[in-house]
Amino acid sequence: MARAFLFVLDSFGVGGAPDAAAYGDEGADTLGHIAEFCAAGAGDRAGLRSGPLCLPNMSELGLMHIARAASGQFPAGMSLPEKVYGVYGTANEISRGKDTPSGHWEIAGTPVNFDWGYFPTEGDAFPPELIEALCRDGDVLGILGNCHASGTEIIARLGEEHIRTGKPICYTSSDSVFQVAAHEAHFGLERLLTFCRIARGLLDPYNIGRVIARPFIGQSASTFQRTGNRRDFSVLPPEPTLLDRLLQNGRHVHAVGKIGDIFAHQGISRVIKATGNEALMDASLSAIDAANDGDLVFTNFVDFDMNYGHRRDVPGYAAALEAFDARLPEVHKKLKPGDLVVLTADHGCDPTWRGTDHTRERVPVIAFGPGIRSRSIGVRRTYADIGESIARHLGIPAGPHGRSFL
Ligand SMILES: O=P(O)(O)O[C@H]1O[C@H](CO)[C@@H](O)[C@H]1O
Ligand SMILES: [Mn+2]
Ligand SMILES: [Mn+2]
Repeated sequence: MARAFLFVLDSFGVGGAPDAAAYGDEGADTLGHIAEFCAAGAGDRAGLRSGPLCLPNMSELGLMHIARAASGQFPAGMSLPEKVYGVYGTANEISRGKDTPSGHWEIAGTPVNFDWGYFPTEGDAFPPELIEALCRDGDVLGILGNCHASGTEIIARLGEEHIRTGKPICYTSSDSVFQVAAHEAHFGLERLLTFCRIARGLLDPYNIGRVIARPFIGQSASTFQRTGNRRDFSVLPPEPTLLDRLLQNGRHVHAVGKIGDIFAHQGISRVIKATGNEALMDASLSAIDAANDGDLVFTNFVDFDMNYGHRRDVPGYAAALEAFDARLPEVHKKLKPGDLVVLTADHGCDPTWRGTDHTRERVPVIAFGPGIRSRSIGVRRTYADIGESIARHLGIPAGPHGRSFL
């Protein structure tokens, strides 16, 4: 029996990327800075958490040693485990973008070796001919936004005008994204999704990686809230990924959370949607029960990035890490001989960093399961080594990128 469970902690970087300076991210370190802030008392929030960052289960799987290998030091204030029993290392990203699709596709053995299109940071973000086509084909009188923005900030600023005028809020970020925020009731969720599908078609010539629907509810700036009905419309990965290769070999890929959207629904046998890290863990545990010999369960834990990294919320990020860590024993209990669990991340999003965007960082690579011998696998050249290790574990032919560490 060989099965694999791949969990991506979205944005959980460990610093130390050799090319970070090229992204203005030299020194960014998601884990290291959260630990530092927590150790200094700056990670406390009444009713949520307090004190040094406490991740006993991931520490026993090698997280402290990963941090030191990636960025040169153990995270501040965290205790070292007596014994490490995981396979542990860190990986560099060779894809040029520090975005979610690039990170996930590279993890799945397919690095992105071309540049995405991006929108300008100064002046209007979107070209007038694009807006004209969007209004015509999308049947709206105009758009709001037309700039780089943080998603929560822009709905607070423009949400009321959106309700009044019916114009969707269109914005972007330092990622290759075109995001559309609209009210679920006033504009309508289905209408928003249709508008995003139309936008997806219009944005292909601009080489934009994703169109993202960001529905929200509430009646005023202070009560607007985004809902779990977010949808990502991605372009297809540039080459077949591990997921396609598994399907070609008669295996099943159980995609939990955003994974289906991130891979444009290619190479996916079953989509299991869930909102929030706790529900994503519940869904992953059920998917483990349902997985057959040779299958992959692939989950994206999005809260780290969306709710805490981009929001530059250190206590929130720390609490989410502690909650995830606390559920790992439930994963352990599910494991059968031949099972492999991999924990990793797709990029960084240091909540202490300037701005609200992702940060170029190395990611942790942790692998464990019955019969997996504990050892260090050092610094991997590419995230693709993760996909290749899973390919080898599941017994399918090797792909063209990356090398198995198993
Ligand atoms: O600020 P919000 O809307 O959460 O946007 C963030 O979410 C996008 C997709 O993950 C990123 O490109 C980033 O800009
Ligand atoms: Mn991501
Ligand atoms: Mn993000």
